[in-house]
Amino acid sequence: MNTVVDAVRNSSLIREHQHIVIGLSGGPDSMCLFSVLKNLSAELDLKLYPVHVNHKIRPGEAEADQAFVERLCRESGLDCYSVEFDCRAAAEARGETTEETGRWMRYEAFRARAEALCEQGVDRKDIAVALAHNADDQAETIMFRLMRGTGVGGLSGMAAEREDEAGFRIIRPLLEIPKSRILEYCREHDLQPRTDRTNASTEYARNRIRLELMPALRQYNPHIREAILRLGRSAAETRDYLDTMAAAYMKEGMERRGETGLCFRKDLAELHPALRKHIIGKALGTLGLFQDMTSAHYSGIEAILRSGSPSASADLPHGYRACMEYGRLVLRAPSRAAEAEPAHVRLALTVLPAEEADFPPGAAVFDADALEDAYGSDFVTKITLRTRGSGDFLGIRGGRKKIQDLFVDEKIPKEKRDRIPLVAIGREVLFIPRGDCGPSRPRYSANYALSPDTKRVITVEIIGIV
Ligand SMILES: Nc1ncnc2c1ncn2[C@@H]1O[C@H](COP(=O)(O)OP(=O)(O)OP(=O)(O)O)[C@@H](O)[C@H]1O
Repeated sequence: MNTVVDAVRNSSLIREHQHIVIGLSGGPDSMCLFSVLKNLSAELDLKLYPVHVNHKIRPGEAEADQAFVERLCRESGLDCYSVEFDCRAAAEARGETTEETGRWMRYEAFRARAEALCEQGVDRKDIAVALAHNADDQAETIMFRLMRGTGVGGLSGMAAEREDEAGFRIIRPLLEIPKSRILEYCREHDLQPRTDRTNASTEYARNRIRLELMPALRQYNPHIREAILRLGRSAAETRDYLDTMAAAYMKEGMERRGETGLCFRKDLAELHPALRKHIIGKALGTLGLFQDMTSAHYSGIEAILRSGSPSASADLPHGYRACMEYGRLVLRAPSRAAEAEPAHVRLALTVLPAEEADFPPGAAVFDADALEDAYGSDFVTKITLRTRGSGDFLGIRGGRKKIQDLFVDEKIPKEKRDRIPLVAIGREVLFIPRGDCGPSRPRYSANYALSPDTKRVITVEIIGIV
């Protein structure tokens, strides 16, 4: 009785008549998976398509690995799809680690092979991409995420099965199987896998977890791997439950607001915090912000929800802002002008009691209550960063000045006028920073200037303007 083959057969990940693209590095895990799938292929009518990626990181050895895998495939009567690329150069060019570049490059190669099958007429849903991650990899992944900082989703570890963006199933049939069992299988079947020297290098964070942290933790609990995997399974259940609840809420309780972002129902603040945070996380995912969110961003959103104040707002990644509009949380997209500016230019607004306000250099400050009187309690949400428009004016002592006239007086060339960032509320300009193409000195609206009676101050900062 072969426990590894049985475990894979019983895992429900391998379906009959499937076309399986397999990532075959030549190491013990993928050699074991390849052997197991070959064993099952007649019984389950599987078609296998091995893919090997040569990352060119270990000159000589990498070529030997590639030749080994290609020979093995030939001997098995299968074509090997080999991809060679200079991982180190690509990582440098992209400012990534070689691990990151290697990972997405591999996924690209697997997907390219799967797409080629589709072009040959294979139905997309009959194709799976099989990776050979094992139970030890899973425990290390959970520890890695735990240390980096994560939530219930990250603690769940890698999914045994998921669909990628192109609609292919990614499966990990060995995910429940310990490394020791895989090595045993390789010995029993005389597979003679290749060894990757870089696996022993503590230069890589993942290797340090495997070689240093896990052995240290085993001294506290010899069954630490199982304990971590149980935590992962339990987190996955909690995540699945929250996913279901969040999906139901988002159908009814959240609206897309054209290009301006997302708006939630008023009852969001009353939900259990665990569900609320999950919903907000999912919503941020739909805006493409999830990856760049930090715990400070989440705390900012929670704080404005708690305050309920229309003047409260919190910065989010990529120039998005969270604010309250009529008791509803709104995640607002950056204004068009801000989008037209380099990506790092964004508006930061802070409302604080006068005695707590600070005055960062280059920022503008106004009397928040005076603005509220003029534009209503949700005045903060109306403030935008944009370029000029017709009818724009700046409040000056004793009247108003057209922005058009101001630019003429300043002798700003016509071709530059549409590139000057302005902070405005409606047609009224509050602040024009000094800048390369802007006026020689900053301009501030005189209508909301601070006075000895100012109780609340709004600080307006354009981050990223030099
Ligand atoms: N050079 C390679 N060529 C083809 N497939 C590979 C190669 N390296 C890894 N794989 C496949 O990817 C699986 C995972 O490998 P590895 O743990 O090195 O990658 P990873 O994607 O960086 O994983 P992690 O998610 O743990 O960071 C392997 O089991 C194998 O199936």
